[in-house]
Amino acid sequence: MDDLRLTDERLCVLDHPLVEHKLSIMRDENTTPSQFRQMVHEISIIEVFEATRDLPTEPVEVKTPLQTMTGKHVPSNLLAVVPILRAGMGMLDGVLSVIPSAAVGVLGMERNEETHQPREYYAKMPKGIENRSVFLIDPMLATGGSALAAIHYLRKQGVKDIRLLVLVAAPEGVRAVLADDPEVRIWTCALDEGLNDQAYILPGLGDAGDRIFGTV
Ligand SMILES: O=P(O)(O)OC[C@H]1O[C@H](OP(=O)(O)OP(=O)(O)O)[C@H](O)[C@@H]1O
Ligand SMILES: O=c1cc[nH]c(=O)[nH]1
Ligand SMILES: [Mg+2]
Repeated sequence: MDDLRLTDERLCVLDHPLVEHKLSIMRDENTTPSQFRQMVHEISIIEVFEATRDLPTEPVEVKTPLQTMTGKHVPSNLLAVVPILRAGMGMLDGVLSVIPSAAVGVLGMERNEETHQPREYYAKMPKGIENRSVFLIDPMLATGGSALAAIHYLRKQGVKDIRLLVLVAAPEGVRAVLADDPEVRIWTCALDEGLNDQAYILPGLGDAGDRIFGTV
C-alpha cells in the first residue's frame, strides 16, 4: 500500500513531539472527559498554526517605542470555522483563540450506528461564507462519510477554499475525501491503521463526541 503521507500533497500529517504527547493522553481509556477536552483544545491550537501557514498578509505600519516599521496583518473577513457537531465543538475554542476574526458556521452530522451513513440535522452558516477560507473541524475522520457530506454542503454554498482539520484519521477516510473532492486539503495529527467492523478507527481513541461530552 502506498504511503499517503508521501503520495498526496493535499494531506499534512503533523509531526511534532507535543502533538504525539497530547494525542497519547487522548487515546488513553483512563483519561477523563475534562482532561480529554483540554488536550483537544491544546492540540487544535497547534494544528491551526500548521493549517494557516499560507494565509495572505497585508502590510501595516506599526510604531514601536523606538521607531516606525512595516509589520504584517492577516486581513479580517477572510476566514470561517465550521465545526461538525457534536465532536467538532471541542476544537472550536482552540481554533478561534488563534484566528479570532473568523466567522463561525455550525453543521450537525450524526453517523448512523448500523449503516455508518451520516445524517445532516442542522446547518447555520455566516453570510458571505463563500468568500472565506473555511476551516472544517472534526476530531475524527473514519469512513469519511461525515466530512464528505459537510464538504458537499459547503461546495453548494459556493465555498472555494476548504481546509479539513481532524485529529485522528483512517487511511480509508483520507482516500475517500481526497478522491471525491479535487481541491480540499486535510490536516491530521495522526494517520491510524484503519477501521474495525463498526467503522471505528484503530487504534483510535473511541467515540470522540462521547469522550468530550462525557456521554458514556
Ligand atoms: O468519517 P465517518 O465515518 O463519517 O465518522 C466520523 C464522524 O463520526 C463522529 O461523529 P458522530 O456521528 O459520532 O457524532 P457526534 O459528534 O455527535 O458524536 C465524528 O465526530 C465524525 O463526525
Ligand atoms: O473512531 C471513531 C469513528 C467515528 N467516530 C468517532 O468518534 N470515533
Ligand atoms: Mg460520536
